[in-house]
Amino acid sequence: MEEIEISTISGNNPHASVIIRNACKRYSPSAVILNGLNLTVPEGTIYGLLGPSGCGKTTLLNCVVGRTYLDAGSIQLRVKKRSEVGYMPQTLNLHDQMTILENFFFYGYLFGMSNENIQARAIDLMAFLDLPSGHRFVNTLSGGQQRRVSIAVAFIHDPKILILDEPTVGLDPVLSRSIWDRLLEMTKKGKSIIITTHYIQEARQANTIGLMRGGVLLAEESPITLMEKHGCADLEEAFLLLSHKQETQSKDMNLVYPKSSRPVKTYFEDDNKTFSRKKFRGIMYKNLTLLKREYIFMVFVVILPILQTYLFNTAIGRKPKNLHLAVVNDEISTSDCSYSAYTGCFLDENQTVALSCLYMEFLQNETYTLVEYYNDTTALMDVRKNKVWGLLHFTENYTRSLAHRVAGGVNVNAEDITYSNLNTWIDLSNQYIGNFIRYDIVRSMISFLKQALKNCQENPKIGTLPLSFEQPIFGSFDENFISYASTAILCLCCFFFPSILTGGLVLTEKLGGMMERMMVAGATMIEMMTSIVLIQMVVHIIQTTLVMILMYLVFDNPMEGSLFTLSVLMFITGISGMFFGFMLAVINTDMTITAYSGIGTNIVLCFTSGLVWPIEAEHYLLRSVSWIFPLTWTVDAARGICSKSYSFLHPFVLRGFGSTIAWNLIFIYVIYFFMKYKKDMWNIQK
Ligand SMILES: Nc1ncnc2c1ncn2[C@@H]1O[C@H](COP(=O)(O)OP(=O)(O)OP(=O)(O)O)[C@@H](O)[C@H]1O
Repeated sequence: MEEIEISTISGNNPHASVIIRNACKRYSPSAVILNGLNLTVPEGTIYGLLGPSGCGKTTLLNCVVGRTYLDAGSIQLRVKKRSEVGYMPQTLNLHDQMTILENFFFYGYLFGMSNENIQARAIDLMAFLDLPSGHRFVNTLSGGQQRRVSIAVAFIHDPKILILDEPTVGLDPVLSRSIWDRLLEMTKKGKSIIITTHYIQEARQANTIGLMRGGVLLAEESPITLMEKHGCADLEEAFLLLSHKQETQSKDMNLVYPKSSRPVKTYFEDDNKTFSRKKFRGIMYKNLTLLKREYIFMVFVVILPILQTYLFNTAIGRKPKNLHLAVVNDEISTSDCSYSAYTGCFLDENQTVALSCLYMEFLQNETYTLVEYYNDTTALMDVRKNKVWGLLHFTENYTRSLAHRVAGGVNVNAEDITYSNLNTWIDLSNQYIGNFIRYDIVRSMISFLKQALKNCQENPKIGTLPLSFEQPIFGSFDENFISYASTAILCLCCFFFPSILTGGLVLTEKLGGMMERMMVAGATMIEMMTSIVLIQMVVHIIQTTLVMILMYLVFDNPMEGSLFTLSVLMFITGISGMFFGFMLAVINTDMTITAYSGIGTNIVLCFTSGLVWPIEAEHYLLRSVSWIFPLTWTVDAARGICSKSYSFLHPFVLRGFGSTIAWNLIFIYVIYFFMKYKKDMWNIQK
């Protein structure tokens, strides 16, 4: 069988800029993309990588720039630093909410360039690539213009090696021609360029052509040599011929995919440096520029926390108003009750007062509107029709019987017991309103009896249950649901907002491929995380301050302890929210799933943090594990600080701080774990 001589270029070329040997890469056992591929790019040349769609050109380039990893083989670059490589991915991966110039400055900073240098390069590139005004936003440009911006970003730092994945797709022939001319000009200055293209004729201008198919190179020669060697008139014919030869040959080949020991990564010297001030400045510049553009983000930052706290305080925990209650009063017509201060003694047989009026006076306030009915049947019918919430029925001899019941003590007769009873029927289908009505009926009865007995110069305690509630140790008698839930709402705000903001920011950049392009340009995870955490901290402080001002100054919720201790706890809670959002963005590759997991987690936290209902009332199985959830002990500690004035050293508060810090560490560990073991997690296949 005729042997195919693949390359006269490879070998130990001392002037090669890129040398790839035995490159193997697969995405799954059945999806082998590179299968022992060898490639050599001589210095100062253009290398045109050709091959059918899906043959693995992009995968190979991704491995060269370190976007993804080889399973086996080696990649050697003649350059040492990331800033010596310019990379243009197939998808644009640009920040399209930034202007052309802002993108140039951002990448320029990442490559350590000065303002003047970036400015000078920008003017040159904009003229060469025929770009519109540098102040145009990338998302307002045409597809071709965006592609040219992407080329310019790869060129901005005048790198020694350029890796361009289909740069001329969608460009007009005149512009493509000028790009090729520029590339040829660059090779004269010693630059090496790898370019992929589907336009085979265009590739004739390359110094070397690599024909890729089936995970290997079929040939690697200059275009002329390639055609002459195979007796073909054009490159297309040569490619078809070689493909055919490979097909016949591969039947006899029995390639064994090597067992990968550990992933092979292109190594750059600056990969060891986890933090550089210059790159950090670039990342901060980009993040702050994006923030300026994000109006919705500003809504999240300022308006949403205010709105949420305001709505919470105005919608929840207050007493209902204007509840209609039916009254059937057989003792006196309600309209005849004078509702003036009643001073006579009902125990006095000569008094003709109707005590039912006094009771109604106690009950009647802004919560209740009493509606007079003349019989129970009509009133109960209206309860069923939802016109009134319940019925109070006073008997004909209510006052007299009550007087006999109080005066008679244990000797009172059964008839007086029956007639002195206030009968009530309440709609309890709405638990909150039903409970309000029940509580107020009892409270009014106790107050009214006390008043009536006081008027008789009797001890008012005769009319109450034999128990008394002394001054509360913590809290007050008019404590309501808001006081109980305000700390939980504060903790949830502090956790929720940073988590969705961070998750959203990181995932947008991850899915848009910007994260990867930045990493290829040398940005490290530490630099990116530091920048996000710093910005989010400022945002978090603004949000928490606004929420606390509303909660404790405007709405006067209980705040007995140290505001400082509470603020520190909320600050750490916000940081754990940030890391949680970051973790979601690292794990997920889908915006919808991330949104669901973020919102879902927050709903779970709502239920398990004691916001809606006390933890003490949870099912015992849930209760035994609910302390594990991120906010359970935090809310407990915050509640202790706010309503019980617990100091930092109180075990409850220490426990809250401990749990919040532990959750921070857990989230950081999961992020670290994913980034360590899923090396190409930022490489999103579009
Ligand atoms: N992250 C990934 N996970 C799984 N499969 C992938 C991934 N990235 C690429 N592939 C698959 O690997 C194969 C090679 O893809 P690649 O993008 O490298 O081809 P290509 O030669 O650049 O194609 P084109 O010319 O169309 O851009 C394709 O079948 C693609 O679906």
